[in-house]
Amino acid sequence: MEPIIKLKGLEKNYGTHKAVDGLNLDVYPGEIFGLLGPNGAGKTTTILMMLGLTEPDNGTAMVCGHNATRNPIAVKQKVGYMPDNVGFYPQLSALENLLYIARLNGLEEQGIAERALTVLDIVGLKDAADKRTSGYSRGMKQRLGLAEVLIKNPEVIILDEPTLGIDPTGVREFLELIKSLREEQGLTVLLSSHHLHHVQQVCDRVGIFVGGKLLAQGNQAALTEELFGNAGIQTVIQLTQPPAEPAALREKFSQWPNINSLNLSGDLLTFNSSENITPGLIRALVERGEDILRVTQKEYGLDEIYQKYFESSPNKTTDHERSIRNHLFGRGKRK
Ligand SMILES: Nc1ncnc2c1ncn2[C@@H]1O[C@H](COP(=O)(O)OP(=O)(O)OP(=O)(O)O)[C@@H](O)[C@H]1O
Repeated sequence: MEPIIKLKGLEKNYGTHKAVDGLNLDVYPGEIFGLLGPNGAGKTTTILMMLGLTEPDNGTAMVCGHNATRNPIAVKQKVGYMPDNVGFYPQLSALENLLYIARLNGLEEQGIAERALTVLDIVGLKDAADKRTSGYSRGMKQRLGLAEVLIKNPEVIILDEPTLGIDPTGVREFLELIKSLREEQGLTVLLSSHHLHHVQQVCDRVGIFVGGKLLAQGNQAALTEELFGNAGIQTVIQLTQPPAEPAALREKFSQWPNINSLNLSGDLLTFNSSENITPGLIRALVERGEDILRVTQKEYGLDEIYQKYFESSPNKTTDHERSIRNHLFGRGKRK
């Protein structure tokens, strides 16, 4: 299957700052793809290049078979874009706002009101169609933003931070709506977010975008594998006392092929491994005469990495990749 969005070597510089740095990405028809990354990662810049609203310094963005830079109008006809700051005329009702946008998009007058009501129904705003948008909640505004995107019957919708500022129930409902649009209308959806949980709920595949680069992409399982590689499991063993011969212990375990890193600190032994080696570790330690006080095992997930590296230090994007690799792959196992 041919990708409906194909980004190849896409690059955008603002002065000396590389906002997007050699991005390659394929999104396939009917897919929900999540561009996940902290603030400033380059998500919006990438989206603007896909829409032909910003020109890349290098590379190409092909969307629905058109080069977005050379033929932005053709792309605009097939792609609906919801920016992160949707705005409406507050004194107009939702229906009036929607009709205004429909006309701006060149929709034919005949049947336009019916189409607007259908779309408002799809996004769950039919009952509030005549209400002024000044009284709309943030969640309702997002739905209306989606209605504005849908009214022109796009093939692809691109949503920039669509869940920003919505309460948890609103987020869940909004994401369900996106999912049903894909299922019922076969839409391709690309959404950007810095909330892993939101993206995880709905996306078939996710690209983790940091410092203008795509760190990894794939479904949840593939991503965890790619990001954590062979270091997915951590086993911490506490002995009743520090080992009698720590050097010999280190020597022994450094020969185990699936141990990626080992840290000995007093009575605490920490192993990062590719597989679940906890039972074998316990056996080996007991055979060496060590007394085990406590064993804990932790399996890293995508959640873990995101919390730790993206959400806690959103401004240190350039250090993220290094941090992840150093932390997770210890002795440079990462390709
Ligand atoms: N017009 C501009 N001029 C100069 N720098 C810019 C411009 N637009 C974006 N940048 C910078 O490029 C980098 C990427 O910004 P971008 O908005 O694409 O990131 P983002 O991942 O969408 O984050 P956010 O969610 O905060 O918008 C940031 O460092 C930003 O400050």
